[in-house]
Amino acid sequence: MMMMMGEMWAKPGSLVAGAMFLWVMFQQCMPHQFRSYIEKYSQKLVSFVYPYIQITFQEYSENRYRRSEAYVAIENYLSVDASTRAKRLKADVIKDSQSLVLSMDEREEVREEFKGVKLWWASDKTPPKMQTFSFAPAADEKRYYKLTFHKNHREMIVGSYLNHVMKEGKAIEVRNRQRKLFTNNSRDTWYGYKKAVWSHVAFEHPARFETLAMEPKKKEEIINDLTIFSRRKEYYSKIGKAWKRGYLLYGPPGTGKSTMIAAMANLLDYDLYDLELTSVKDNTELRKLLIDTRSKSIIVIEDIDCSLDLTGQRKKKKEKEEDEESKDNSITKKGKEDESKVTLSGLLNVIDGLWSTCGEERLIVFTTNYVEKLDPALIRRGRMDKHIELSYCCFDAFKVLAKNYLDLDSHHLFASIRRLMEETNMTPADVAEYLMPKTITDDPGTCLENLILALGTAKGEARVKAEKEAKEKEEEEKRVKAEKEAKEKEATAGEVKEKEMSDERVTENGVAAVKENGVVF
Ligand SMILES: Nc1ncnc2c1ncn2[C@@H]1O[C@H](COP(=O)(O)OP(=O)(O)OP(=O)(O)O)[C@@H](O)[C@H]1O
Ligand SMILES: [Mg+2]
Repeated sequence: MMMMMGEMWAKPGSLVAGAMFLWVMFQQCMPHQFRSYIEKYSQKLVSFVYPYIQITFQEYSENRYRRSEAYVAIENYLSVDASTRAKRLKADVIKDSQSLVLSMDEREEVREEFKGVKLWWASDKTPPKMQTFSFAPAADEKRYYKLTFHKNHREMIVGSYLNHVMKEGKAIEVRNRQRKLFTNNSRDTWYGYKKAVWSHVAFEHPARFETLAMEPKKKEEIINDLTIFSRRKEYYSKIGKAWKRGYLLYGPPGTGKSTMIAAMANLLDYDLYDLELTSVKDNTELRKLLIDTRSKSIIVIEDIDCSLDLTGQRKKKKEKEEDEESKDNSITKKGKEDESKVTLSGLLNVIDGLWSTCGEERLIVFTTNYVEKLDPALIRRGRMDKHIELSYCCFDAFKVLAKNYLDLDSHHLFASIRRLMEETNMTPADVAEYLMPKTITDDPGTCLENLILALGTAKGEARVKAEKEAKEKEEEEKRVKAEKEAKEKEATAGEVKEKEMSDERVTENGVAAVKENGVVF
């Protein structure tokens, strides 16, 4: 009996071993061409017997930088079905950091019915080509969705069903859209399973134009400009221009440049991409970053004058000097290799070159404290279409802050504040700081008095500074004048001496000539 059981098990075992041996022999000994010939026909035979069609949607198609739109739409579409049917789910917090959105996990399958037709969606990933023993995901892993359906329904699925999936997926994306604040990653994370060029957090800045302190007329103008831009899809295509607009915000520190950017994003409901230029290695990286941004977004480069030496001509001169200095200094050179090599022309290309047109409805915003330092090519109209100066706090701006911070529309101290503000410069950030109650017992009057005191001090300091500057200027002028006079004196003395010498020469020559001619007086 035992013998028989053993034989029974031995047979399938040997059959499997035999089949495996044949397969290995087939792979090794069969000429390559013959093998591919057999594979091709075996696939045909399978498709003849197997009546299902499969469509694969890759997350990243070959040679594409961006996530495939179809993949994202399917991901969103399936998030609705998956949450009720799939057994393994992924969770992500989406809207306002509150609602949880579930989607299908990898290697999971859901079945669906569309107009009575059954179909299957599966999520999967291709295994890495090289098998390595590592817990980290491999670089060549690719995620994809696979749709399987009966070949009788090919037309309906490829036509109306897939259209329906794309439309629904996009609508779900808009519904679940949590605005994001992106920042560029270092190059190390650009490849591999996660493939993230940007990483993000939920964007929840409370700044709004209503709470932004600036002249009402100027504010109105900016709001109009932004609103018109966001509604002009057809107009931009009619005039043959990419649907994007550049803003340059400039002014001293603490005048509300960053706050205005947040207000812009909130007004238009756009995402924000905060581009840290110093960590971008070169122009190619910059381009890749730009391509991986979505529509309806603001791309921000803060403190553009400090980010890079983008001052054109001056850069070239400085580079030359530095190169000469560091000829024998290998440490300096090594340090330089790590520095960003993004150039002015690379940045200009990103703003309005051919690549800038991938994606639409985008604002590009630069901020700077020193507008005069920037290369004119960078900020000419067309690149930076609108230049906005954010300056020291005026009385109108103060009124907005008083309303925000103290809920005051008027106060008897407003008149003296108005006078003081006309005479001195204080940034909205400083004014806001004085208006903020410091203790629970502080009432609006105390805050306003604090501000008046601070404005008085600032005025005094400004006067002292101005006097000091005037004195320095006067001294400098005196010094220049004295130098000029000394030079003139020297020049006159030189001229007199020269004249005397030339006179002497003439006399001597005259004598010589007379001598030559034999005339003696
Ligand atoms: N115009 C303004 N209206 C309202 N609040 C302002 C304004 N300007 C500055 N503030 C307040 O001051 C703080 C600093 O402002 P913000 O960061 O926008 O200045 P900035 O111009 O970007 O300065 P920097 O040039 O140093 O980056 C903000 O938190 C904001 O509360
Ligand atoms: Mg700022």
